[in-house]
Amino acid sequence: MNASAIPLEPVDSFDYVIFGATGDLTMRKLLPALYRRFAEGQVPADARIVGTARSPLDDEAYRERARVALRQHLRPDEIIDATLNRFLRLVHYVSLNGADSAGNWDGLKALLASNASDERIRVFYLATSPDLYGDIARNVAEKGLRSDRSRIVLEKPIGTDLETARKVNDGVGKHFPENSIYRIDHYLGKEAVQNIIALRFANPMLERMWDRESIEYVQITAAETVGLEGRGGYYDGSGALRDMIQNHLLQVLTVVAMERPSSLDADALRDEKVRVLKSLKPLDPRNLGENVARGQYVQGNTGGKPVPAYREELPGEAPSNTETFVALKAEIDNARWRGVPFYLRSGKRMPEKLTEVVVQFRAGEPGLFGEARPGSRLVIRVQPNESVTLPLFVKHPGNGFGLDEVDALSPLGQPERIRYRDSYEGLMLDAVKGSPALFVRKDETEAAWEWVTPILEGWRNAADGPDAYEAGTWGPESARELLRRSGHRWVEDVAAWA
Ligand SMILES: NC(=O)C1=CN([C@@H]2O[C@H](COP(=O)(O)OP(=O)(O)OC[C@H]3O[C@@H](n4cnc5c(N)ncnc54)[C@H](OP(=O)(O)O)[C@@H]3O)[C@@H](O)[C@H]2O)C=CC1
Ligand SMILES: O=C1O[C@H](COP(=O)(O)O)[C@@H](O)[C@H](O)[C@H]1O
Repeated sequence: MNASAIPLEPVDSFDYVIFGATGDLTMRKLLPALYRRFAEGQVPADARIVGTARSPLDDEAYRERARVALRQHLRPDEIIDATLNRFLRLVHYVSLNGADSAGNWDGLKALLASNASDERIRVFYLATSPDLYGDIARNVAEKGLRSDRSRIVLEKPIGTDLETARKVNDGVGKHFPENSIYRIDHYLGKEAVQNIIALRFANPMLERMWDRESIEYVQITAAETVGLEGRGGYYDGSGALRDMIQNHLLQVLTVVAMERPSSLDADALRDEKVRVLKSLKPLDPRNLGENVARGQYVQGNTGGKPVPAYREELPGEAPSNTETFVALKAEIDNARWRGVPFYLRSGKRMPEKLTEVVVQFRAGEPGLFGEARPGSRLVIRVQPNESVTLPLFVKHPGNGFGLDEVDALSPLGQPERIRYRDSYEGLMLDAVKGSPALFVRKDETEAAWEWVTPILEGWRNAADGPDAYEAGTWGPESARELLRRSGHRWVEDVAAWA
């Protein structure tokens, strides 16, 4: 990352109250995000960051934990001792069981009251297990901590299926109006995902070609090389479908597929995104094999190192049917997209860390240059090395009409113009600013769960489990078969056979 060339406007004074402040997410993502924005001058000097969790710590002990975590998770060149010390002076801690109305709410209230004004923004960030969200929201409201300028941020996962998602949403919704509830999906915070909106709607050429007439299929891949990373307890109860597809990949799909919104306002964008989710053709739980493949990694190699099987990484000896890989074919049943497959896949222990959207345009007519030219393939690389490439055929220099393929457009941004920031930075500050455009609305979450729930149901009733794939490969054969049936191939297979 480069030093930013785009100055960030300071936001209004705020108190950021984090529930789950001793947890992994806070230490690895939330505190580093706030530190970076403080170092860039966006966080005012009188802001406060109030950590809460049950662990009995005082301000100093918590600041020390935060200091260690920041040193561990920031790059060395980001840490300036004087800045770090000034930042830590903004940090406080209240030991509190957020789910218990008899907890130390007076302590939190007294701290917040010590610098209260009608203007001051309060953000309550819930980074605990989601089954506590309803209770925490109730306590915050009933203890009189909610102000007119309060928002509540909810970490994923919002539930584990449609029913539990509704429970979480309704539990929080009883105490906070929907326009103050900010559901985080950190993929929406990624610069390259937001750029899809610009790419589609600021380029009339692409906008006119963005439909079933011109596009043959779309592939959206989020591949990771990592395995469980010590999160086995959570992941084994979740799996790739809930962990990545229901939220991140479906969100990317909505941005790729939505109609032109009437404005860039939060609700205009989210209205269009939810329309896409509601137009997804329902899958039949009794016949999932047609559209869905799932896998679980066995021993193999990633990054040149041997890695154990998923079951060996899990604590305990119990067998597990949890999928670490999913590939599926989604169809959007509307006039723009009818008949165009959207292939989504995500997996752990893949050959590389890569998130990418591939838009395959239809092949041309045969004749002038021999056989029909293959359709162009627009590749939007979300991470790493964000870029957009659109290869074009041009004439090979010299006599005759031989063709060369050249990249017409790349990379996405000039590094000196844009500093790609961790997605949590922008999203956490958007919550302060009261900008919900990049957060997920209740109906979006529920529509996504509605579409995904039949897959969970089908798997629950299936006689077989996930297919095995070797760690360090692109998933099981069934994922390739899924595309082969429609005469398509995953992008790496096309590259390998070209
Ligand atoms: N870690 C990650 O990378 C990601 C995590 N998430 C989600 O974020 C949430 C937190 O994850 P993570 O940080 O990994 O989890 P951890 O288990 O590391 O942390 C949980 C936190 O919640 C606190 N806590 C538990 N019960 C209570 C309670 N009753 N009242 C107040 N605080 C409580 C714990 O502290 P104490 O025991 O002291 O109370 C701890 O600070 C989860 O929903 C997770 O799925 C989402 C995306 C990524
Ligand atoms: O939400 C999650 O995302 C990460 C992947 O995020 P990325 O920004 O690194 O692509 C994933 O590892 C984790 O399992 C999941 O909970």
